[in-house]
Amino acid sequence: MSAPRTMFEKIWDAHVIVTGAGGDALLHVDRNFIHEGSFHAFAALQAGGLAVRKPRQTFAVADHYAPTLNREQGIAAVPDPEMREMIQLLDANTARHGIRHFGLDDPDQGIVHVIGPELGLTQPGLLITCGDSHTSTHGALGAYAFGIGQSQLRLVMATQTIWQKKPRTLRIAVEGALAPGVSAKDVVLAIIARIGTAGATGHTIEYAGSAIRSLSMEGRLTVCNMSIEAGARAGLVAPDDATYDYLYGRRHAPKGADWDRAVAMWRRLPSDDGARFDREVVLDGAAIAPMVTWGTSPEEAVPIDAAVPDPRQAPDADRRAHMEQALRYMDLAPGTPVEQIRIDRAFIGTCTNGRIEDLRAAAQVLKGRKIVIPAWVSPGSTAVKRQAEAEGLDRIFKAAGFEWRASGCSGCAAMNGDQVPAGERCASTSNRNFEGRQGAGSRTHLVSPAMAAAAAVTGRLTDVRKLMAGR
Ligand SMILES: CC(C)[C@H](C(=O)O)[C@@H](O)C(=O)O
Ligand code: SF4
Repeated sequence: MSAPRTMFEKIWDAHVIVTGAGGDALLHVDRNFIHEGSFHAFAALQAGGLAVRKPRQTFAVADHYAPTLNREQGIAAVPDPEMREMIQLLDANTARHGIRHFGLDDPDQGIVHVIGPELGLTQPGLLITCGDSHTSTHGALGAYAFGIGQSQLRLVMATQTIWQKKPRTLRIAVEGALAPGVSAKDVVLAIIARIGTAGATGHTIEYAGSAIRSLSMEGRLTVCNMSIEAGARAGLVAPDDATYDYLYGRRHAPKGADWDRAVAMWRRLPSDDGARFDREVVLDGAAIAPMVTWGTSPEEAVPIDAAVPDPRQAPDADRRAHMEQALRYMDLAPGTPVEQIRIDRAFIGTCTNGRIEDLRAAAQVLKGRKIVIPAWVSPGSTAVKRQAEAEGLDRIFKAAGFEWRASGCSGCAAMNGDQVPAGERCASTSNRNFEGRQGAGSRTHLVSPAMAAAAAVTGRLTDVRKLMAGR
């Protein structure tokens, strides 16, 4: 009998074409996703006179520059000529190379990491690349998915392969039942607060434990999405019945006898009993509270009922310096109860928290309430937007005072112009909070969708459990 293997090792082994002298492996790429950022790679392909080797294994979508207002006007809705050019370049490059492209007015358009799973393109056991750091999201279905740079993207498009150094393995087990009001976003913020933004550097994470198992696919996607914020190469959850139920019947999922064969194969993917991980971390899921970031790094997160920490208690000089700078930028004083922090704006969406369950969770908080600050929703995909409208969620958001916009990355990186004005604090369901992330001078507090809704209702960071008590 062969030695027990982790899920990651099984997928890795199945994709190795050859191992080089230095130990790096040449891997076969099953699927490659691209967005507007791919223009460098296309230009380099062009310059080298190269074709896309397997155009049908690459899928493109316009998301980062997608306008979220006046979308019915198509490209004319893009306010800025440079942004317009980014979208048009993707249209032209994908047309030239025969790549399936979900353009601005495609009914399947959305954020790349939302539509991959949604269309059934993301499947267990696949090796998936995308020129985007949050490609780790797709690992929620048991795929080995990681972000690549533009020069690697050029090579993937030219050869459908990629050279990689084998990462180490880290198992993060979250055990126990999550408390009411605590979501996948809180779990992953708690993980990053615990291990740090460099805590998983050089590793592929496998998320396990009863709290992870009991998450929906949407929740698992949220957790895997932020693996990169802990420094990991990728993050995976073993496929199980929840995965198969989610995938069944999706457009690109296998059908008929192929489906049965695929599921039989997928059932062999989970890590074997006795498989060894290079490191293991265990968290108590029951102890996790709704989390918020107070600083400018995703690890600068605390439970909503805590206070802003004091840099004098930092474990070392580097951390202390970072905390001091973060407090200056965020205009916060140590010791301030987090629930006293006033918020100017709220944003719900992104590849972290723009899926249907996220919108349902926020709408549940907003039902029958009015918000006191400007706020907007940009659904993670056009399909999520349609589904939300079919369920009447858009009416709840609008009645509460939210703007209901079209799908794209929107205020996450604010590349489409959906910025948070300088000096304002935004309760945001995105995944990054560094200085200027949502626009120059913007201040980001990362939270779950329910917590973003709660902040919009009260105008300050608020423990959503209090708003939901008795509901
Ligand atoms: C623009 C893109 C390459 C970038 C990424 O790689 O992550 C973006 O999606 C982000 O979240 O900052
Ligand atoms: S939603 Fe944000 S994190 Fe996700 S791909 Fe877009 S910019 Fe990157």
